[in-house]
Amino acid sequence: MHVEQILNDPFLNKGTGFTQQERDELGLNGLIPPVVRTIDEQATEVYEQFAKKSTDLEKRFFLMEIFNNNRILFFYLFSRHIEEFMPIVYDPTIADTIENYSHNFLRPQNAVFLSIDDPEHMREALINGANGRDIRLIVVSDAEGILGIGDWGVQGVDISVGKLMVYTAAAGINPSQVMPIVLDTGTNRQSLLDDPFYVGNRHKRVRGEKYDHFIEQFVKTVEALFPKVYLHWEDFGRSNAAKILNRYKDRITTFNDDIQGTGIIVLAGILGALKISGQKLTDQIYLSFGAGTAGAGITQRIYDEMILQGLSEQEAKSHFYLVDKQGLLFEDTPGLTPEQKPFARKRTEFKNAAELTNLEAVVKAVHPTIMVGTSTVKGAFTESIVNEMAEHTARPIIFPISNPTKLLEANAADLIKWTNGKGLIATGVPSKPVTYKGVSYEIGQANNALVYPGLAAGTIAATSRLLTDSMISAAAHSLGGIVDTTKPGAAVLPPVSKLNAFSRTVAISTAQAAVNEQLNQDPIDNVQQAVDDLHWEPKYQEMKNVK
Ligand SMILES: NC(=O)c1ccc[n+]([C@@H]2O[C@H](COP(=O)([O-])OP(=O)(O)OC[C@H]3O[C@@H](n4cnc5c(N)ncnc54)[C@H](O)[C@@H]3O)[C@@H](O)[C@H]2O)c1
Ligand SMILES: O=C(O)C[C@H](O)C(=O)O
Ligand SMILES: [Mn+2]
Repeated sequence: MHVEQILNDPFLNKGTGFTQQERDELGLNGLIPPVVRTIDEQATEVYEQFAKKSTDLEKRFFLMEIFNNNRILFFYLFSRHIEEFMPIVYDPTIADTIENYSHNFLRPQNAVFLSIDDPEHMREALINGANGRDIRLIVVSDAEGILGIGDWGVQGVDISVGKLMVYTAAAGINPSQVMPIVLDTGTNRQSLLDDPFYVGNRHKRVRGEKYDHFIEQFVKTVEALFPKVYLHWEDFGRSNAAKILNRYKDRITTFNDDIQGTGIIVLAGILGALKISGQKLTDQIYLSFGAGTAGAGITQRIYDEMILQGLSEQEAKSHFYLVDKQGLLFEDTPGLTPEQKPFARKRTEFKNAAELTNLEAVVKAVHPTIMVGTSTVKGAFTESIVNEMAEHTARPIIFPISNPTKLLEANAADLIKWTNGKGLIATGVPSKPVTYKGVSYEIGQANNALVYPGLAAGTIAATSRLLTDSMISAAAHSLGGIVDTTKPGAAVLPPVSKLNAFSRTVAISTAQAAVNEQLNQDPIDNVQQAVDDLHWEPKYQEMKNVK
């Protein structure tokens, strides 16, 4: 291998971290400054440069430079500053980089770009992307529903890159075994179609048979090339996300983050909140504001949990109310999605059914005890709505989890104030602690990033054939167990600063559930050992004879 290739390969390059012996053997003398640094010294120096950047976007670009140059150093740094780096590497700053991707484009960051206009090259593109690596984890997006900011075409590739960064930092997934992918199936965002800098396919989204066929070709090709892969779907549009998951979930090891990941984290947050309030889940009235991919996915997860806790299907259903653009969803509401239908209500249940067309009217009519926002409607949880809710329940559970920050249904400080400190709050983006009447309230982050790394690590470590509901349920319960509910103002979810530790807990529970279901393809004697063996550490390995 040529020396330039070593220095340009982020999986091999160590910069000043090459030892003198390596420099002699690899022919690197003179190509890097003479100083030899440990990874810790490098990280200290780089962190100092990072700290000088004034905006989050500048910070992200700086970190991406490290990512592009030296992946081990990047992950060493990330794992040491996980709480500080998460909002920069990932949500919410990632939303800005996605919106401006074409204008800032420099390097593809080892992502693979698959075009619906060029299905003939799909196999070759995936082989090129892997470059001989043993790919075990893929995050793929067609970017129709990026966070709450909608359709960003090929620019959504950054969500695949960003989610995978979190996988490694949180759960030690080997970064040389992952592949971020974007499926460029067009975009309906006119400003992108009109933008001369746009780097994607310049046409409207392809739908119907051709799209479905492209997805099928993708799944088949991935399975053939990477038979042990765990396939994560991210930010597909409402009309495709659940359809794709339902088509493949019993065939391959696959996961939809917005449906399943979000379901787990919200259930875990609710279990944490109920631990604080000392209440039972089966006594709660659940209102989903925004019943799209995430809203319906969460509803299904909470419903399944109510069934597990002993309710009949009919009883359990009576605890749920879905509110979307049309207002409260009734059986006869036009345009119901297949996921909304089971939870639609009968008009005859209400005297004023015709008036239940907005959130406030619905809250007045049904008195929810839990309200989760996945609507993308900024400020939708107003003071009067929250007051109304708080009048009928002692400890209202309110999770505005639309992302990014500009789309929050309410901010944590307002919710604490409006509920007089009684609200049990979590937000999708990180929120600072709120001080109110002398108590400091920690705000949990109900973001699927708290669970998807551990979930995949456990599934992969167990060599599980599938990702099943009982594995998902085990993951949700394992998180709930970690919350410290004794302190006044305690958070409903564990803090992001402990992401490494609880990702391991999630991984072990998930792997154990897979083994219990006999889904493991290889024999597993010790689940904990299997999880720990999979864990990759950002450490330099001695390099010899690469030439
Ligand atoms: N915190 C997390 O982990 C997490 C996970 C997934 C999604 N989300 C967030 O949830 C939001 C929704 O994501 P999604 O993937 O479900 O998108 P989606 O498009 O599938 O769903 C959004 C739903 O909100 C509805 N909606 C839009 N305007 C509305 C209004 N005025 N009143 C009521 N409902 C309205 C839409 O009709 C749709 O059903 C996004 O902001 C996303 O960032 C958060
Ligand atoms: O990406 C996130 O921050 C969470 C979630 O998957 C989302 O779509 O908002
Ligand atoms: Mn998402």
